[in-house]
Amino acid sequence: MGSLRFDGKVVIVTGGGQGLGREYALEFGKRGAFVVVNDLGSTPGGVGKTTKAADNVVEEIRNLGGKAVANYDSVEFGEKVVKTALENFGRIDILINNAGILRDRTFKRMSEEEWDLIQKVHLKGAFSVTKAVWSTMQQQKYGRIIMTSSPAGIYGNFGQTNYSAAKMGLVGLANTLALEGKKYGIQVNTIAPTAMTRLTKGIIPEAAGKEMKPEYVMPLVVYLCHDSCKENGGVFELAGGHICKLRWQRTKGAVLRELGKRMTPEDVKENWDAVVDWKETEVVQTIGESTMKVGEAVARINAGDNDLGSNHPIQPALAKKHEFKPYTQKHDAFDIILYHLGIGASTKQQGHLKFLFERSQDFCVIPSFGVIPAFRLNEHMASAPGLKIDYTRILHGEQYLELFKPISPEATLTSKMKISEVLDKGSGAAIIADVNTFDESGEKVFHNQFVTFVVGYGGFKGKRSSDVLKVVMNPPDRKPDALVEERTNVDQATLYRLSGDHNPLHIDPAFAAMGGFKTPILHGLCSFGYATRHVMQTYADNDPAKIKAIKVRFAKPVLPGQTLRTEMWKEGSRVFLRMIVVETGAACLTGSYIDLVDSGSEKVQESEPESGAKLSSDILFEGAAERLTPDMVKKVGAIFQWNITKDGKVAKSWEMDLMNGPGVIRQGQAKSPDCTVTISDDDVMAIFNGSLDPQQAFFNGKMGVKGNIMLAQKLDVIFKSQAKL
Ligand SMILES: CCCCCCC[C@@H](O)CC(=O)SCCNC(=O)CCNC(=O)[C@H](O)C(C)(C)COP(=O)(O)OP(=O)(O)OC[C@H]1O[C@@H](n2cnc3c(N)ncnc32)[C@H](O)[C@@H]1OP(=O)(O)O
Repeated sequence: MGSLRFDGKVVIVTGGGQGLGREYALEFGKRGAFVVVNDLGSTPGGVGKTTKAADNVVEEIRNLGGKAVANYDSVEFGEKVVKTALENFGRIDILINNAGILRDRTFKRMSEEEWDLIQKVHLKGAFSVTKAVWSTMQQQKYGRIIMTSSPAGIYGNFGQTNYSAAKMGLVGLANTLALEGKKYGIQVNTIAPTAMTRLTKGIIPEAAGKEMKPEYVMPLVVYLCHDSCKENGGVFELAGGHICKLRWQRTKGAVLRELGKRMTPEDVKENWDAVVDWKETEVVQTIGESTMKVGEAVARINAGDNDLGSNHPIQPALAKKHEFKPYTQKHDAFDIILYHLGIGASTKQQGHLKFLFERSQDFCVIPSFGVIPAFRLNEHMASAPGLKIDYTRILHGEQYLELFKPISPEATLTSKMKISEVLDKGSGAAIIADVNTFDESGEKVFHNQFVTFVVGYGGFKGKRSSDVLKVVMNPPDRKPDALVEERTNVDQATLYRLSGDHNPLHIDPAFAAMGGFKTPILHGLCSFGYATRHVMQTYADNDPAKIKAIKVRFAKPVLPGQTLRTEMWKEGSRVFLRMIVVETGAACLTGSYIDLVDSGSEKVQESEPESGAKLSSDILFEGAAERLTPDMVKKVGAIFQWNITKDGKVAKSWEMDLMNGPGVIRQGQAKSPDCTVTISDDDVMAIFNGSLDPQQAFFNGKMGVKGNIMLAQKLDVIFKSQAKL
């Protein structure tokens, strides 16, 4: 690397007779420059005048074989300094504004004169000499200018208000000169050095001063003034051999104005933490960038998206911006079985083997499992900035799951999450997180929308509702069409948590107490699984492929061991549902629904049996709204009454006493035989003619009765047969 030469270049060094200035002047002289050594020859306090200081340095330069002239004018008279350079060397390439004095006093004791003197020498002096070189440099389309600031200006220094102000003034002067000079090839940079010189003697401790020689400052100044250096508008702090560049950095701040509302000092107070929060910062380098930021703020105000309330632990804008890493989870048949057990599947229930035995021919996944691979990502939700929440306040608020493909019992699935919105619900914050899950081929398998309710975290002046939210829907205004009741196990939550939701709220009494619960509560997604199963067995032949989407709201907590009653209303392909905690009568799932694929269960009711007889069924609900349980059967002797009607009138009627009928009624059947009756024309005729016992037909499978049974002691199933009787 060649040495940095300055042959033929003309340099003015103000205050060049001592300290840093002398160091620069000698070095430029050694490197071939013509040097104007300006020095008034006063004391560090600016008293007196002598030519000696400048003359000595000029002589030193000449002795080294360089060219130099002295100038003894005060920098206040910049033109005189510059005249010396032009008269002797005909041009000016480099100006080092270095001259300076001190008049330190605490502000209280500082006189106006002391203030003015410091401004005059440092700020006005630099202005004056720079002004005098400026047009020459512009004309020659070349120039290098150094301003000498100080850490005292940048950070402040006790007893130096006058000096600090002037030194920071120089930064401002250089910032604008750098912009104005750029197109003329004039580069203006600022240094903020600390060095042991005449000026700082007695201020910098002796020991430290030894490590802060002017010779450690000089190299930066020389480099900044070289042709090869392209730096312009930089501010550099340096001392003792260390050099660094400074820049402005600002907090992200907050937008506190609301459209159509008066911005108040109270708004500022309330949002102060956000205004001064350094966690997120911005570097703004030009006034243009700064103006652009104002434009962005105004655009946000007009869009109704401000940061009011942003000292609140919930900051929707921040949270929504966060990018979560995708999460990959592998599952196999045993994970599926564990999940099914967690949502109450049991070998004691008819048709559940396909959910619990991996070698069943029709082994399959209950669609509500779709929440599992996505849940772990949702658990990381609170890692997003803008969601500083206490975990004991978190409750699952709502859940939406939409299926695009059947879930394979063995798969590696990757989920991607974003926070779509955070709603201010007053009593809490509802965080909406959308998670899309893809299989190995990149196809979307399902979409989840988690709504996490953070109790006590409302009031951040956010939106109350959002279009992105899958809304809850009330059921029709009539008695439920069907219901299923099932008791959960006292260890249901203990079992369910093994599928991935390890929230202590569901097992640890101490943690539950912190959230305000007497005992641990059941996972919302466990009730979600129960509801899915109930709808599947009632309206979808227990066939996972018939489930398209599930939406629930968790309205009240459930305790493990409580009995869940799912009430259902079918409207087209939508099954509205509500879940009641039987022991308390409280609705734990409200506004919920499950969408079936292609009106699947509708077909079951309306489809033509193979024989061609068209059958439909009604359930007449009588008596107390209690479910027909084996216990009840034992107690009252439940009687099924089967009526075959002709032309709207009962043509024939049979009763089937479940207690005494052929065979022992199985629990699954007692709980939910389907009211859709499939029976061939011939069998209808046979029953009608008395040659086939309906009980026999039922038990030998000739008469298929599946689906819902209403909660009644006495159940009438009316066959509206179109068979010709
Ligand atoms: C980071 C990790 C993420 C982990 C995610 C989840 C982890 C899981 O382990 C946690 C669980 O499973 S918890 C168990 C399941 N959930 C529950 O038990 C919650 C039951 N619900 C409640 O207690 C109340 O509804 C309650 C407390 C939620 C709200 O009751 P209130 O405060 O009384 O509200 P209310 O006055 O009725 O209504 C105020 C506004 O809020 C809306 N809202 C009510 N319930 C909501 C709910 N469940 N979800 C979403 N929004 C709900 C209301 O509609 C109302 O808003 P608006 O006036 O705009 O309609």
